[in-house]
Amino acid sequence: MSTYRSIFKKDLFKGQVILVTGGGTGIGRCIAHELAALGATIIIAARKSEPLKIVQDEIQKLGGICDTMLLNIRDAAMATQVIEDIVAKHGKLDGLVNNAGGQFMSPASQLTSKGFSTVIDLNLNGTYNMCKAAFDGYMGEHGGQIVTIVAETRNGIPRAMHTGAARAGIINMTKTLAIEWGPYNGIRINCVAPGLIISSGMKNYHETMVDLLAHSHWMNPTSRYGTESEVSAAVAFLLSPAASYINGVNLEVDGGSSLSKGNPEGDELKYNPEGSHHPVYIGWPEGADNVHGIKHVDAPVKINDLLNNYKAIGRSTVTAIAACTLIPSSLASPIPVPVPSLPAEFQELNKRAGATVIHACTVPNSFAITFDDGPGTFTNDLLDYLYRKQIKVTFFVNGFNYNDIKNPDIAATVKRAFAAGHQIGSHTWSHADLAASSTNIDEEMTKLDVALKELIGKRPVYMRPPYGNTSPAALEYLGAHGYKVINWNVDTDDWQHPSNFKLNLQAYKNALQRDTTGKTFISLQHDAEPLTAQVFSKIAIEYVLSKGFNIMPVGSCLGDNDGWYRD
Ligand SMILES: CCCCCCCCC/C=C/C(=O)SCCNC(=O)CCNC(=O)[C@H](O)C(C)(C)COP(=O)(O)OP(=O)(O)OC[C@H]1O[C@@H](n2cnc3c(N)ncnc32)[C@H](O)[C@@H]1OP(=O)(O)O
Ligand SMILES: NC(=O)C1=CN([C@@H]2O[C@H](COP(=O)(O)OP(=O)(O)OC[C@H]3O[C@@H](n4cnc5c(N)ncnc54)[C@H](OP(=O)(O)O)[C@@H]3O)[C@@H](O)[C@H]2O)C=CC1
Repeated sequence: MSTYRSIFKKDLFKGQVILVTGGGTGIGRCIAHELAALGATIIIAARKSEPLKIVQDEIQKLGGICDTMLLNIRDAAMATQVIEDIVAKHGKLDGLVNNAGGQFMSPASQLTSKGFSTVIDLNLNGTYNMCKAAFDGYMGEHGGQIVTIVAETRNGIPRAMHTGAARAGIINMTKTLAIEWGPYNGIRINCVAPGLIISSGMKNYHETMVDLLAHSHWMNPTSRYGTESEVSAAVAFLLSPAASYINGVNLEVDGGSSLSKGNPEGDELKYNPEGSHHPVYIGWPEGADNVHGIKHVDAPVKINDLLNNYKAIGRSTVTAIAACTLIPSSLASPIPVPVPSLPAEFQELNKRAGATVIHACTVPNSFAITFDDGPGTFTNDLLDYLYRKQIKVTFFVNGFNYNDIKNPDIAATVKRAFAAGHQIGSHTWSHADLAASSTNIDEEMTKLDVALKELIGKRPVYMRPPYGNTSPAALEYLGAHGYKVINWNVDTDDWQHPSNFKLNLQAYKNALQRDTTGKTFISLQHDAEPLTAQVFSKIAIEYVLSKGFNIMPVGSCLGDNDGWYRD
């Protein structure tokens, strides 16, 4: 197995002894791997022995040197003892990476004094304990490098005031220590402040918080989570001689989110414009599986796989992270994905004319409500509501986008929608842009058809091209393969304002407050958006009904009640 693929010079830390606290999981584990791959003797220390042993085993198998020690950084005596043990056993301590830390989420108004003290104690006092022990036990006499992982705190941390205060305290402590300890044989002490990083740490949070964090991508110019490797690379740099004149800084590794003045409803700041490219760095070699089930793979091409494995942890809402991490379509799987071969009955390749794009209905007074990108985590709530109202709509589903259609819960939602009489249409396997020359249209359509055939026993005739994009070649393919291509004439843009349904509703108002004589409508929203599934679509439906329109699936609004599927 190849070792961690650091971008730094091999042997950069050869002969050095470096302690990484919290090195048995997530970011700390990644740092331990990278520094070991660069030649350091790594000591990883934390409260639980099992993750430490697993990571030690991983590093040793890759040819690195790794020792483990039990440590609670909140315990000053234990911190002192660990440093003493390292110096006794390994002869020195060149580097200390204070990575251990964390918090729980809570609005400040609901924090108890004990909860506040716990998080301050863990992060601020714990980091102080480690710095003091390292200084007293070795570095004061011999020098050394210290890097502390804090968190991006520039504008405070809503719902984590305690950690924001602790980390800000560490950043300031670091500046003072840089001044006071710099003269001691060139001790350098710096911080690295990660923004949101896809790591094991996310497992500490309730699913609603993970969803909330996932929906904060609008704050970030890169519109994605960072990787552990991107944090680790900053740590390696600050520990290295390349940073020998850098002391007392806090290096933000956050994609620029701390600078953001983004507004989720603002039009002028559209982060991640369609097709933009935000390169990702992942140093993990292929096959280096993480103890948490996250498989770190070659970046950027297989970030889909990484998220798939993250989902395998079993928390369905973690899939929402995909919304942040996957958006750059240019990153999606250049590595060819094997397409299941088509059953014989699918292979009706009798040439038909190129498809035309449909934007409105033909049945008078009809209003087709369509949902894209699902099923989402809350699509079942929407289905409950639609059942109560006895209204049928169209779901243009993906195979792997926000969710994986092979996930049993998601598969059950598709089956439920189909059984309830809603129309299931195709929105391609991975939400690929069919107008892009790099997209394999046949693979995108066929892979989802095969999955839907397995689930509902039929393949859809109706499809919606992602982003509404088509090209002459795409229309030729879709027409030749018997698909009906449906776009819309009411676009709610709900994905742009996921927390403000009033803005979404404006699109309906713009359409229906004017003279609607002789007009019909097809509206677009996304059931993968929690607010749309749970709140907005209900308000929209009530509004459409109040205007006297008949709501129906797209097929019906085109006068087609039995041509929605083929076998
Ligand atoms: C847009 C948004 C941007 C939000 C931006 C978010 C920040 C940036 C993202 C950061 C991501 C990460 O850091 S990811 C890394 C996350 N990893 C970690 O947090 C790992 C380390 N965490 C921990 O060890 C624990 O969570 C922590 C509570 C901090 C310490 O655990 P302890 O066992 O020492 O403490 P406990 O005994 O459990 O709890 C002590 C007290 O703390 C309080 N307490 C503990 N858990 C609590 C909880 N869930 N809710 C309320 N209060 C709680 C109670 O008062 C407890 O007392 P009793 O009532 O008497 O029990
Ligand atoms: N992931 C993210 O988005 C961000 C993470 N961070 C910070 O990065 C660091 C690593 O986080 P991440 O890898 O994501 O999360 P993890 O929860 O996986 O890492 C936290 C690590 O700290 C160790 N730890 C916690 N408390 C103590 C303690 N009292 N003494 C010794 N070790 C302790 C844990 O091990 P054990 O439980 O065995 O002690 C664990 O290995 C943390 O400081 C985190 O707050 C900051 C900003 C964003």
